[in-house]
Amino acid sequence: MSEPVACEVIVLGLGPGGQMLATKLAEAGVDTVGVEMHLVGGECPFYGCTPTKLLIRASHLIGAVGLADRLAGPATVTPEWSRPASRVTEEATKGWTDDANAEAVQKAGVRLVRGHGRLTAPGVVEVDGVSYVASQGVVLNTGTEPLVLPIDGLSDTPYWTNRDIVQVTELPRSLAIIGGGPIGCELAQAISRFGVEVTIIEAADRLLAVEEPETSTLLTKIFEEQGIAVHTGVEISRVSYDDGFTITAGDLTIEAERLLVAAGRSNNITDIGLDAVGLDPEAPVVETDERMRAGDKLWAIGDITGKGRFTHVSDYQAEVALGDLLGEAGPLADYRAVSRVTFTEPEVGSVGLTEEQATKQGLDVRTGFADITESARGWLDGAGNEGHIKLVADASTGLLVGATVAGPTGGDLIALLTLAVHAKVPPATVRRMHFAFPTYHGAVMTALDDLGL
Ligand SMILES: Cc1cc2nc3c(=O)[nH]c(=O)nc-3n(C[C@H](O)[C@H](O)[C@H](O)COP(=O)(O)OP(=O)(O)OC[C@H]3O[C@@H](n4cnc5c(N)ncnc54)[C@H](O)[C@@H]3O)c2cc1C
Ligand SMILES: NC(=O)c1ccc[n+]([C@@H]2O[C@H](COP(=O)([O-])OP(=O)(O)OC[C@H]3O[C@@H](n4cnc5c(N)ncnc54)[C@H](O)[C@@H]3O)[C@@H](O)[C@H]2O)c1
Repeated sequence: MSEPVACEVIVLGLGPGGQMLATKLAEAGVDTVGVEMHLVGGECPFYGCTPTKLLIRASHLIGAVGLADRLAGPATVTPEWSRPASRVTEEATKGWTDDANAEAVQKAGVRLVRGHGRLTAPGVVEVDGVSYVASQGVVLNTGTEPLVLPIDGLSDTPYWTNRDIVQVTELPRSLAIIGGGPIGCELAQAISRFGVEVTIIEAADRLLAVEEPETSTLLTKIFEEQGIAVHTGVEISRVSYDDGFTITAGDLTIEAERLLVAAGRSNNITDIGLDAVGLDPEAPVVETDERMRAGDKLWAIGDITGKGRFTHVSDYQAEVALGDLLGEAGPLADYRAVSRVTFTEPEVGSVGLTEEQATKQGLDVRTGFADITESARGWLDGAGNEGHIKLVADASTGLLVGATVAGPTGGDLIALLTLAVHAKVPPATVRRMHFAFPTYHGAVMTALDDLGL
């Protein structure tokens, strides 16, 4: 065993939040060790947000040509997967190498250690037989892996996860997708627009099951109109592979050249030595307080905290932990107004609680609804205008607790309502602001009128 290495803070796992935190700590003069076993930057830039959004950008342009054809004049596009695929390889991931990120953290002063790290005591992480001892403590940011489903036969097949599909240079003729969550829905639409026959198989009774039911209904209708087959409420009994995939669920048999499993994530917390610091490695998440503290000399940020598996949550929590590690009074973590966007067309932006979640929390729920299609801008735009706004308020406080905007620019439009939830702006105050005409955000007025608070 080599001599222990002393430092002030260890960041274990350099996902988006860990990379940002380690960098800012080092820039603030804290002696920081960052431990990463794969790529500095984590899932988002290499296998998640960035590559998928590049593919989606190209697919949206294919969708726009269809709209132009209907509204402006004959327009055609010949989709070529090689174009977005090469942007992913060359521009976004540099062939799945992290030299730029590694150089940036080291330039900031972080001591980068490559390898699998494991807690061995409070403030101590072991990597390849070397102990790193942090006087202040360890921040966990170990993220997730694609969930491995225990479906009969599946593990014997060459199925894809998100990490494979973003590296594909040639598309199959047909693709089955297990999971109709954000990954399944975003990739289903993107890939279908490149001419692939896509089938989604979802266990829940609707797509995007954590969103409002009206949104799931709209998305399903539009997907089916676009030629994507959607099967919901399906319990898969077996998957087999023989020069193609066969997925069996009761009387339903689906055949496809390739299979993507996008059925959720599992947290990387079972093999990081949580038991050495008195925590349960089998717990579903690492529990944290409002300063991201998770135990003695221990902090945790990102997906493993269970507060929303999004890059912006990981980054937000990094700033909270940074404040605490630098001895500042705040900020303190507040999750009332976590926003999220699924980058399908219609784009689904939402914030805070859905009607069902608010009801389950025992709130005095009041909702407001507006059909974007019937708004001035929706009518003007015509084709491609489908969508809605749904507001959820707590009538006892008169404040918004959640909102959904599904439709054109839904992911940006939700910012207006995120601010209202975050800053507790009364709906009547929002209603009295100036709404430019004719914008999609003008439809927020109609939803507020319907809410009536
Ligand atoms: C296909 C896809 C699309 C997505 N799209 C979006 C999107 O559009 N917007 C959005 O906000 N979010 C999106 N996400 C979610 C987003 O990628 C994650 O929330 C984000 O990466 C934050 O994760 P994290 O900080 O917890 O760590 P991760 O990004 O998971 O990184 C954790 C890091 O820790 C390392 N590590 C793990 N264990 C150890 C160990 N023991 N020792 C050393 N290193 C270790 C890993 O190698 C990894 O680099 C998407 C995810 C996927 C899969
Ligand atoms: N735009 C974004 O912000 C974005 C995009 C993609 C992913 N993400 C993040 O990545 C995470 C993972 O995404 P995801 O879509 O894999 O996970 P998810 O957990 O959100 O959705 C997975 C879906 O798979 C279904 N499923 C699970 N087991 C199944 C089975 N045996 N058969 C059929 N369906 C099954 C679930 O019912 C669920 O609807 C999400 O939590 C999300 O926060 C975010």
